Amino acid sequence: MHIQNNTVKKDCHQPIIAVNNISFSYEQKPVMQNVSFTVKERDFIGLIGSNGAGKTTLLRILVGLLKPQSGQVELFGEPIQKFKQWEKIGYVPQKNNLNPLFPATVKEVVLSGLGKATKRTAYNQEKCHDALLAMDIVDLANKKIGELSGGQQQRVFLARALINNPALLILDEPTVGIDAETQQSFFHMIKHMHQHHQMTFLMVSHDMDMIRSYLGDEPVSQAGKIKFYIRHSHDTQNCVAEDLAHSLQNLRLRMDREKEV
Ligand SMILES: Nc1ncnc2c1ncn2[C@@H]1O[C@H](COP(=O)(O)OP(=O)(O)OP(=O)(O)O)[C@@H](O)[C@H]1O
Repeated sequence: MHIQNNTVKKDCHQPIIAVNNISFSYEQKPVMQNVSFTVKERDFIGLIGSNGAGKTTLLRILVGLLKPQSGQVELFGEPIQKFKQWEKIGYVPQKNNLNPLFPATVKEVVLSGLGKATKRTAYNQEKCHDALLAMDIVDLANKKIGELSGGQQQRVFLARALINNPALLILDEPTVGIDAETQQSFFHMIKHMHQHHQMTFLMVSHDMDMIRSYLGDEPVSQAGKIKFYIRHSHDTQNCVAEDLAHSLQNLRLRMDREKEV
């Protein structure tokens, strides 16, 4: 009889986004052709590219808002057409075209990030408070969102994306319109989440200083006009060591399985 080894650590290098050969055009205007890349669990990926390079288009494809004319996208190992676990993904778009008369309060907008589970339980209220605290907007909790400045609204949408504790956070120029001090604390927070909370990030940014300081000077790859800067959550040495451990464990398991046959 084979005894399942439950002590085997889950491989932390699983692809959670796999893009294979996608091409996209707006009517007759091609934006990307044959783009392929993989995002692995606990990567932090910075997407850099000039205006119009297709960064926002790419993110919109990844969250299912646009459909590529060819190629495949897989999320958490499933074809995007079948993928249903959207609560695993937090997405903050570049612009929220908010109607100033939109009646919801900041708290309600942040709670709506929980999707169906927006009931006012003490637990959800606490999660909401934590997200508001993280973005330093506790004092705005009961204000109408339409009455806030652009930068304040952006913080609210970031808090909304964080409340679900997503496995993957997709951010499209998240700090545009936010003052320098809040930008600093925001980057500090996402770096911390990346290193200690096992969160994976895909972030479009024009902030080369932030990208370089955290993800290094050179892009790891390029697709069309979009450059990918990448850092895994543990440093390379540990990563290699873990890789080795994983592959040896997998080898052991495979050998055990072969013995059974
Ligand atoms: N809805 C649309 N209809 C037609 N063309 C579009 C549409 N949205 C974007 N485009 C065009 O597609 C190209 C890529 O746009 P996209 O917004 O993806 O670029 P980007 O890299 O995010 O740019 P930026 O850095 O300015 O945000 C641009 O040339 C843009 O004009």
